[in-house]
Amino acid sequence: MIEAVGLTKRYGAKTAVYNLSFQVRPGAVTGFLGPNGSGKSTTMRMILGLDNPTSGQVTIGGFPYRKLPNAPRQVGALLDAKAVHGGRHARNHLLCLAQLSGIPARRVDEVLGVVGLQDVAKRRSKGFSLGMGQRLGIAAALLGDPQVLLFDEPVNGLDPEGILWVRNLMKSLAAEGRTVFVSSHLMSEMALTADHLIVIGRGQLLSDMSVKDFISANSADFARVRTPDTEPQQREKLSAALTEAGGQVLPEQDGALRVTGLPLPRISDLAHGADVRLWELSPHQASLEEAYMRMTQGAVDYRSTIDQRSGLQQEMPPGAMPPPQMPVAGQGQPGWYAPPPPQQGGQPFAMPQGQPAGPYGAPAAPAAPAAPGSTGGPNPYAQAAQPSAAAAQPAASDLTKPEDAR
Ligand SMILES: Nc1ncnc2c1ncn2[C@@H]1O[C@H](COP(=O)(O)OP(=O)(O)OP(=O)(O)O)[C@@H](O)[C@H]1O
Repeated sequence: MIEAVGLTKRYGAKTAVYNLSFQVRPGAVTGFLGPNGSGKSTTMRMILGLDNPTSGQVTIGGFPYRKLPNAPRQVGALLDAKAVHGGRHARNHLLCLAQLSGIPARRVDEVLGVVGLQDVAKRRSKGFSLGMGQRLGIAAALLGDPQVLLFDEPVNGLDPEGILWVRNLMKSLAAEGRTVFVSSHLMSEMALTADHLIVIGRGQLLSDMSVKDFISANSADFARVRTPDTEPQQREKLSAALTEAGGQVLPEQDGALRVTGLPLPRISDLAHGADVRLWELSPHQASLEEAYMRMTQGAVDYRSTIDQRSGLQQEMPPGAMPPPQMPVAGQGQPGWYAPPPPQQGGQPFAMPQGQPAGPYGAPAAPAAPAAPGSTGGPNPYAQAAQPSAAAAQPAASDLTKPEDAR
């Protein structure tokens, strides 16, 4: 297990990580998420003893990395796939690492096979594509057959087949009881790979919970209900019955109703009781990407001046009443981000593209919980969020380039 307690790192005036406390448990893939510059790599470097905390501590199996007996056999990491002597053959690179850690040479050939680089083992790594470099970095992490693995952006540069391979590798390592801690900006991939999430923003803990709970806590689940298009009075009747029963009802652009605050079986019973036929009754749960954007939007350092997240806030249709701000059990949090109503003939739940901001102001990002016994000094982030820098950054989901097989 990895355990951080009150971890803080300052570089001069810059606080990269502040009072971070979390545990990464064995037997699960734990995703490590946060916007650019939020302190993920700094945290990983401190876990691996490559940087000293300014205050607080982080241990692996109860020991700081540098005090771990035979650390390379216990902990494997991919931090920067480019940190390789490019003039060396891939196999020689791994062989050097193995010799330094007392790992037998046959293990080098094993891991080359595991990552699929056996055919290019005698090629110099400076000729490797981004994806091949990532595979070599993963091979190095696996070399000591460690119980604890850290991967910083392991799918960066991998093609879809490579991404699938990494996903299955992470899951199987965790299924073997290992501790797997992995950072990524690819939310769709994290949703498929991780069991648990640790989310940071501006160096502080924003969330530490299962993927399922994270999505549920940071998005509004809702039901779509559709009555026969030919009978508008049925829609009105149902809308009245649902509202009377405590639901919040919004019209969708395609004529359906978006209902929050009532579970699906109750909606079905109310429709039956009102003698209204249904053409559709479907649940919608937000994606991890939607929930993540919702949670971190107050903790982003770098944002394009043309930010599509201005469209993430749901726009209320004319005349519709805003839902009350009380969370409803099992229904997410009303008023939090939910996808916009579908466009006519379009993908019902596609992400919005550059829509105008809705009439509701986006709620501020949840305050980071203050860790008891904090030793990190005054909170440098107590001020309101800085205005976004105008620097355009690549979209989070665009960070993977296709692997070029050279
Ligand atoms: N050696 C250093 N000296 C000064 N500042 C640093 C140093 N290393 C990191 N920082 C700063 O600390 C902050 C956190 O950086 P870090 O690389 O840990 O973020 P990250 O979450 O890994 O970002 P990304 O997702 O872009 O990789 C950034 O503002 C960064 O500029």
